[in-house]
Amino acid sequence: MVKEIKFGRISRTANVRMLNDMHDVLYDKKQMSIKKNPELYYMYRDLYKDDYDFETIKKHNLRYDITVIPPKMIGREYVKTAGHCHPKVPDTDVSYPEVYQILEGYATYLLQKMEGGKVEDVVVINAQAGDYVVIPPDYCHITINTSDETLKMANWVCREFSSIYDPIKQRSGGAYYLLDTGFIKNPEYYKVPQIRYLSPVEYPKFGLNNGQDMYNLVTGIGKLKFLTSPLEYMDDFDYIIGN
Ligand SMILES: O=P(O)(O)OC[C@H]1O[C@](O)(CO)[C@@H](O)[C@@H]1O
Repeated sequence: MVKEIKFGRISRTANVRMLNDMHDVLYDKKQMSIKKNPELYYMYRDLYKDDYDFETIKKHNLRYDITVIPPKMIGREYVKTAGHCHPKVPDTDVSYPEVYQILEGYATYLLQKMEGGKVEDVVVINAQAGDYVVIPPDYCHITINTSDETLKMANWVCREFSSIYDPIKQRSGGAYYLLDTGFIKNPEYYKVPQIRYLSPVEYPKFGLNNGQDMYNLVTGIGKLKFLTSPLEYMDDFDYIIGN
């Protein structure tokens, strides 16, 4: 797999997530005893096409990343990201949101809202090239590639925080695993709601329309304020997540 991408005038080498990095979150941990440690996915963080864009992106406290996930089965489970949550925005009780766009291939997003260790809501969104998926505040999330094509996805997110992995790691993964036979509940969770299936969104107020390349929001970056000041947009997030 090519670990370097060219983006505008910038070349970037990937951070690679390996099978060994995923030990705690896999359905079938026996896969870890296999001596090989294959590469699972490639993260190209903090991309920009030129210095002018970078200044704009930085000024608005944002970051644009691309993630590439080739197809793979890990035992009976489809390849997935490790899964993470976001911290609360300082001086508020809501965590940072995020927005993804599929650039190539197909993705299944599993979103779970956690409150004091309890899962209150589980949402699954199936998406394909051009689609946008908004991760509202307080939803931890995992991306799964169930197709036989390489998934390439982009995200915009606030650049001021680091993701939190422990809530998913400590429970051996998300509330559900996606296996060749479909979703099954993760027994490490005590009570888990049934999955709600939602569709990807078009949301012009956030600049998410017509499947347009989300990177181009760099020229209308004010639309992405929902990522850094989510408290001002709670009604929009409720609408998007169907509450
Ligand atoms: O393995 P992780 O940290 O969950 O990341 C998967 C992708 O999600 C992001 O962290 C954005 O949420 C990307 O930077 C990364 O490529």
